[in-house]
Amino acid sequence: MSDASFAATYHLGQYQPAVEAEINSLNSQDFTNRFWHKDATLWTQNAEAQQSIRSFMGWLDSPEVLSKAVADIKHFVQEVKAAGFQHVVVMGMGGSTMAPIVFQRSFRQGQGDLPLSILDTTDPGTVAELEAELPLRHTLFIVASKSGTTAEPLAFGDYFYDKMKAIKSDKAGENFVAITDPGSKFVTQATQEGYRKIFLNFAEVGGRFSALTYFGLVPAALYGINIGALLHGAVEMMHACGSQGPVADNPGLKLGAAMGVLAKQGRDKLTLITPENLGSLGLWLEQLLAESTGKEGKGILPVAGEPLGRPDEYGADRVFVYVGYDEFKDQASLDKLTALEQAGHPVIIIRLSEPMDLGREFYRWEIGTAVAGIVLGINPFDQPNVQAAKTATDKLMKEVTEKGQLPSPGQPAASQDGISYYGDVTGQDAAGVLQAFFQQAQPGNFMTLQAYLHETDALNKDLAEFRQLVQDKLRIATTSGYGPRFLHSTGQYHKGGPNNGLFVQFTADHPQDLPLPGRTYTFGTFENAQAQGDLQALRDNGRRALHIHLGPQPEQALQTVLTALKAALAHLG
Ligand SMILES: O=P(O)(O)OC[C@H]1O[C@H](O)[C@H](O)[C@@H](O)[C@@H]1O
Repeated sequence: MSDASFAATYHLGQYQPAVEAEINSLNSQDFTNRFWHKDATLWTQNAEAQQSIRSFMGWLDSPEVLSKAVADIKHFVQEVKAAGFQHVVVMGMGGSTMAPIVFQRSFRQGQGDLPLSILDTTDPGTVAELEAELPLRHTLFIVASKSGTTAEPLAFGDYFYDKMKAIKSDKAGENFVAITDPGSKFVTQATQEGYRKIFLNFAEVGGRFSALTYFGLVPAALYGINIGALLHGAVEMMHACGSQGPVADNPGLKLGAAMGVLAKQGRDKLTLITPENLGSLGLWLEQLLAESTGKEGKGILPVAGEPLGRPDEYGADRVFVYVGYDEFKDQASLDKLTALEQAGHPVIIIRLSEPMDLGREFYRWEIGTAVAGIVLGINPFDQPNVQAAKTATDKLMKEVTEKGQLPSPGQPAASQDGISYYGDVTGQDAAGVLQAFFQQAQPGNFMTLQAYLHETDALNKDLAEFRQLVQDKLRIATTSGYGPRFLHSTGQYHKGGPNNGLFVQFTADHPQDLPLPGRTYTFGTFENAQAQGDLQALRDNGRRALHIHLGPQPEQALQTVLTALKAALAHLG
């Protein structure tokens, strides 16, 4: 199947008839018309769920609605530059920061435009590093939270507002902007604190579908991206998907039907391959797909950042999706994909001409995800299991307030070289515990690394090696994410998707902790509580989880863990 006008080709082999049958079946049920009329019976027959689905479909029109706001956003950018700002920091979690991350990493910053940083972690080392790099007085802080109740962005906002007060006293608010839903509690706080501007988004858009609303567009415009052109591509994709009436070929329907049918047939690990300059798209797609589909024991697991291998390195649980640029041939990857296709793995290829096409692609994937939800029979717009980790964390934070510290994680299964291993498995030493943990892997399983650490190149390299070692030996899919970012993204799938995962959580000491204004705890304690809360939620959901506390020097300690892992895997048959 090819999709010439929208640069996608589908090589589905034996799965093609089933995907075509699904598309025909949906079309015979008047899919396009019903979809654009927000007919929630496409997803569920439950009246309450239908109501909720309808109230989250505002994103369908967002490219057209926001096209009308482009002039205002551009005017705001001019005002900010004229006021002498030199740097922009977007602070938020999940859907409120994923699109800005992709924009910042995929577009080159234009001359005269403002550098953009994103803060989406409570890790005190990362916060301190960012703070040290900023020209504080000339930095514009955007607190982005749809609900206005998410703990992290509120903490980031309070932390930097406090710093700004020390510099500009009652003029601190000049350096702050809010993006939030109308009526959120945060509107009151931002107003009281004299924020320079409050962008009220429209409420019928879930976080992960908000890339083409103020959440993505305001940071993009400040960074110098032509948001009019970005939205134009998205509007073209809207039309191609039938927003103005029947279409012969609907690119979003095709993608969604393929993802849904393949997942139902066991190909539920969507392995995303990108050239390096598009790698961050994986972060955005992870949230969109995992949080939308990973529930009720079902779901599509996005696998980003795995190097592409030979056909015999994979089980029959993969679909490979290549997203790359026309001009950059990337022949090595394409050759490998041809080999994978010849070996019977489904392969989808999507090509962009330039980063501006991301507007079009965000929209295609949003429609595709909503359609995959229909095929899988789930509500793609809720995230029922994210709350579990938040509730557990809140309970732990209450304990911190009352007792001054977090509860002890209990007795480690092994302690070696200053590193502690906590889990339900036993072993004589670190390698023994790791061996017992990975012995549990079955075909079709996946492993996820959850790193509550200060991201560095060295850690990224070692986490990648950890994944490679496990994939090579066990032939299972591997993913990796930094906490607490992933809690607002893949965290839903981890607890709500199929119980196929092996979770390895990393934490470390916080030699450089930072106090939080108005709270009895520090950033470091908050991060620890989030790790402990999620571990609790994983275990409550019967997930297999191993917690490794790396101590004061995580980079060195992870090297030691890798040595133990090699020994452990060598003992596995
Ligand atoms: O934008 P906010 O309301 O602060 O929400 C940020 C994130 O929080 C939650 O964890 C949701 O699971 C995400 O979908 C959302 O993007």
